[in-house]
Amino acid sequence: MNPAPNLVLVGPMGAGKTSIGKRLAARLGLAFVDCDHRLEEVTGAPVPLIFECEGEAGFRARETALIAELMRGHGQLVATGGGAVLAEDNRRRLRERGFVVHLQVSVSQQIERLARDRSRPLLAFGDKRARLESLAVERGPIYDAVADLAFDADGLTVPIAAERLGALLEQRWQRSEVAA
Ligand SMILES: Nc1ncnc2c1ncn2[C@@H]1O[C@H](COP(=O)(O)OP(=O)(O)O)[C@@H](O)[C@H]1O
Ligand SMILES: O=C(O)C1=C[C@@H](OP(=O)(O)O)[C@@H](O)[C@H](O)C1
Ligand SMILES: [Mg+2]
Repeated sequence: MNPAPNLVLVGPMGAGKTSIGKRLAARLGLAFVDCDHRLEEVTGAPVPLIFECEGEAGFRARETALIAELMRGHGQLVATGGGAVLAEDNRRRLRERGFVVHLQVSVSQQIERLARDRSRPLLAFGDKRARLESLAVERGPIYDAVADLAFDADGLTVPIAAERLGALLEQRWQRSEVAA
């Protein structure tokens, strides 16, 4: 049990952090914040353009600053981007003030969901399956290490996944109202 004032979703691209997160936030009465969408609002640029102009390092710096700011708040469901857990500072902040859920998904399911996607620069070039498999090897252990709970939404629709995860969290997440 990790009593925490926020709920955080981590996991690979296409796991459903954004779409399940939005429904789950409504179900649990939390403010929904998607890190990528927030960065797009702040910069006025879509994620691929941020990568193009500032490189992945520039995007990661913005992501880290945003996570630091968000995790000072409470009562939020924060849907992170798939690479947010790479930085140690982010992991520490997410855990300090968040109950962290790892949304799991198989590579085959990711490919189905992201087949026509153009919004993820890390999948823009080369073989998608090979890229997703290597990211899974690299990041899988990090998601596991940072998470308080793992949830496999493979084969579940977005509303059903949100409903089941919500019910599980009512038992597992002790929500604390502490301000920073
Ligand atoms: N459980 C699910 N069942 C069916 N489609 C899903 C599911 N979760 C996500 N999707 C679809 O997959 C795509 C990527 O989902 P998204 O929520 O953006 O994932 P993430 O934020 O983890 O990258 C979207 O088109 C979304 O509608
Ligand atoms: O895995 C990653 O490194 C990324 C995942 C994306 O978010 P989603 O996981 O919501 O697709 C987005 O932050 C960016 O394209 C980088
Ligand atoms: Mg997302």
